Amino acid sequence: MLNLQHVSGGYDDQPIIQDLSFSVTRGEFFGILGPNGSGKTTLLKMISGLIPTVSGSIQLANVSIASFSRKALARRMAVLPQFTAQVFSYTVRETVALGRYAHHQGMFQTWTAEDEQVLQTVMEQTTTKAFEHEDVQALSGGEQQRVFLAQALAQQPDLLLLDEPTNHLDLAYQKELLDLLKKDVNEDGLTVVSIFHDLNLASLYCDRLLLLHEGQKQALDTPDSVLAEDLIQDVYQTDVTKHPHPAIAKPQIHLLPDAADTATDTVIIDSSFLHIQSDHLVLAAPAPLRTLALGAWGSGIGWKQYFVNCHMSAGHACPDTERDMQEYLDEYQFDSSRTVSMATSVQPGQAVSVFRKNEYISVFTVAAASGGGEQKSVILWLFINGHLADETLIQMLAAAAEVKTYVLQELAVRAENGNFPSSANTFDRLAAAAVQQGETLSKNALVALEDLIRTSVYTATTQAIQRS
Ligand SMILES: Nc1ncnc2c1ncn2[C@@H]1O[C@H](COP(=O)(O)OP(=O)(O)OP(=O)(O)O)[C@@H](O)[C@H]1O
Repeated sequence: MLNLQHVSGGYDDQPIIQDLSFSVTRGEFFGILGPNGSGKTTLLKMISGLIPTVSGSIQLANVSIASFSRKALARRMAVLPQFTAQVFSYTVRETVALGRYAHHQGMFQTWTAEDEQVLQTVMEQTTTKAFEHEDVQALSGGEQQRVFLAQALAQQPDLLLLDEPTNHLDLAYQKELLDLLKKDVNEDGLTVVSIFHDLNLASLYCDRLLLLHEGQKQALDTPDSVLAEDLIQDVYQTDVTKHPHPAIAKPQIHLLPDAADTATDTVIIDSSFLHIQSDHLVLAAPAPLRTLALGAWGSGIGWKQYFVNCHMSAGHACPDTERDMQEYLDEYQFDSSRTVSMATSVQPGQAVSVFRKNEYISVFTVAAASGGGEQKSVILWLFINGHLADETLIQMLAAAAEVKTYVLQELAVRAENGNFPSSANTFDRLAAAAVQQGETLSKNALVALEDLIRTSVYTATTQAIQRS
């Protein structure tokens, strides 16, 4: 559809784009990224024929764009620039109708039924029909953006060029506009080439991304390859982290502010943060901790500040434990979004805590087990006073679970059905949390951490089961 070969060009004697080659296929959603001044808008202007190339060629469907007349080009290609100013006062309907000009034969061709049908469709698609008769200049920036998109769509182009299309749009309209474009790409074979400043939106919607740096191609590939931490840090000169989107297989880039919203003093989690009451066991950290929890409310990976085990007598009939837990958290003013909570028959007073440290790091472990019968319910919390990657947190929780099962075997604790070991009902009330301060751990420190966790969990779990 679009083919650039060794394209260079810019303004007067200032070359901005340098020796750029790439192709965009029909029905592709193609994103252009790059820092301020990297040449994104200049490139778009060259593709749309506003700025001539100094060298190289730009072809649309195998024909040089320089050989199209303005009107013929407008039938194939529409442009939504970054700032669209209108000098004269036009209504929304008149503004959108201008998009049909490319399809008219002469200056005074009458408005056809097809023109009207296209106009109505694009106004509905862009949710601009409601202010059809209003003056465009009286609309908000986001509303104007949608009107000019409607005008571009009214051209019925094969190729749509967009310069930051979501610039003025609120969250809902950003999604609506990009969903609409994606639908046109998927269903009608529209080709979209769009500049994005928002890397995460580009990742969600684009098939491929071109990353520009000082007018040159720095990368051109799928979002997953282009949005690599090192590459983005290098080009944008700022600290970022890359994470998978929680719901779909697309990468997301997160900024790392210098002044993170966490406690400024170094936090060491130890017994001073543990509160043992008759009906609950609580660890209240001074700041949210990176947490992996299993089998509790607040399970999964997140940032948690409060770890609560609520005592529930054995055999307690509870028709709606979730509601009871919420009421309980409300009563004690624990923010449920920052809490890992569990309801077990464990007696809080029998909890065992162990603080251990080595030359690299310290770990505070809390274990408690329910009494009575052979069926044990064990809870196990690990607080790691260091900076861990999520996969290390998972590795440490797995090591802790393994040691706990070993202890259950060693103490010959059996499940109700007599099977061995009794892990079926105990495996799932675990939490590991890291304070995320200091440097990420070295390889040696990780080995030492796992040792520390294994010995701490062994001691704490053995004592907790014996106490119960
Ligand atoms: N009309 C112009 N005349 C001369 N130089 C220009 C003109 N427009 C832009 N430039 C220069 O070209 C370079 C690239 O600008 P361009 O607008 O293409 O960057 P961009 O990547 O789109 O930036 P932004 O993210 O800030 O929109 C900049 O150094 C800019 O100063």
